[in-house]
Amino acid sequence: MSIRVGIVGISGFGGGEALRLIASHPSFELVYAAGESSAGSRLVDRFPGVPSKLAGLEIARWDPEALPDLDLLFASLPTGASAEALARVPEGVKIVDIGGDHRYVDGWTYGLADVWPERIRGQTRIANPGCFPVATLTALAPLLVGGLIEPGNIVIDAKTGISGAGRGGDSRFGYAESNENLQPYGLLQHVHMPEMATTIAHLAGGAAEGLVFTPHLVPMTRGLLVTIYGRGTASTGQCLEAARAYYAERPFVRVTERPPQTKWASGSNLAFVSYAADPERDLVIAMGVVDNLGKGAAGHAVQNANLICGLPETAGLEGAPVWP
Ligand SMILES: NC(=O)C1=CN([C@@H]2O[C@H](COP(=O)(O)OP(=O)(O)OC[C@H]3O[C@@H](n4cnc5c(N)ncnc54)[C@H](OP(=O)(O)O)[C@@H]3O)[C@@H](O)[C@H]2O)C=CC1
Ligand SMILES: CC(=O)N[C@@H](CCC(=O)OP(=O)(O)O)C(=O)O
Repeated sequence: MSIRVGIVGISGFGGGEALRLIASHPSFELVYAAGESSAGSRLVDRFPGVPSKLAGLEIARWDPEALPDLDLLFASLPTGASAEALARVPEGVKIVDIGGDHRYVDGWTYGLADVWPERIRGQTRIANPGCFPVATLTALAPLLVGGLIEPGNIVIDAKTGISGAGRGGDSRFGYAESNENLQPYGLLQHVHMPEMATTIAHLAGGAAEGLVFTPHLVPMTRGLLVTIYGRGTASTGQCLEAARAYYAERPFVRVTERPPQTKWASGSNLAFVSYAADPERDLVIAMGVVDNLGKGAAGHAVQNANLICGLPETAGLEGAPVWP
């Protein structure tokens, strides 16, 4: 039996990637698409390559009180634009919110699916983690849980593709200003810091004091790499071994000896993690790679949806990454 699915924010990068994944999902049937300025157009007008069974579906003006019969709703709205409206969605409709309005909010489960799938199964309101937090926390979790890195004074240096900013935004995300250019942004106050600090403290059992996080825009469409520096006396081998054991049963996390590259994850729901450590310098380096639109957004959202719908976690997510 198919699960009736809707996507609000379907014309955006996150919503469009959710559409791509849902179109070939074995159990999901897309019956509702919504937005604001795109309302009234058909999916084929926005996505000329959409499978023909979905081509004629018309994008509705987003109205949580005018939903068709739905089992599951993916919300991919700008952060700040979803909380009020999603509170009006009927309780019987499960929601995965890809945006940032419900992370560590009462009544919502923080959907860090590769780390705590058991907390997600059986829930009906899931807040997808931000793209930088998911790469960071997936790399750090085995070390934090195993006491191989201190939760304090962690420094995260991150690089993201331009699609991380969505389709809108100011000119620094346009071709002329982003091509052949590197830009740090969000220094000391990026919105992802609270969810990273909360989760680090939770996993380690100690506060993430002194957390530093600096993202950089790099001239590529998709992909996100975090390089994380922390204190600890474990060796590289011990870090790798801890991660292999931690993720042994998890389908989407790949532990590699080579430093991971963004292309490895492109178009997939995979996360790659690796480590380098120098016990004599009390230094541990953790690295994490995801596709910001895959594990960083829509792929992770589908994984969370599979968990709350009681489906195999990998349903619709088994395609190999795009290479090159
Ligand atoms: N891009 C990424 O890599 C990631 C994004 N996210 C988060 O996902 C969310 C979506 O991001 P992204 O897809 O990149 O953003 P985009 O700017 O690409 O898309 C935003 C979407 O929201 C819709 N929208 C905006 N305002 C309204 C409204 N009032 N009512 C209905 N629809 C509205 C737009 O519809 P229309 O065109 O019809 O106006 C559009 O479809 C954000 O919260 C973002 O932070 C999270 C992780 C990664
Ligand atoms: C390049 C760029 O701007 N990236 C976004 C990350 C997108 C994301 O994960 O957003 P939410 O937390 O709002 O869901 C940023 O730094 O805010």
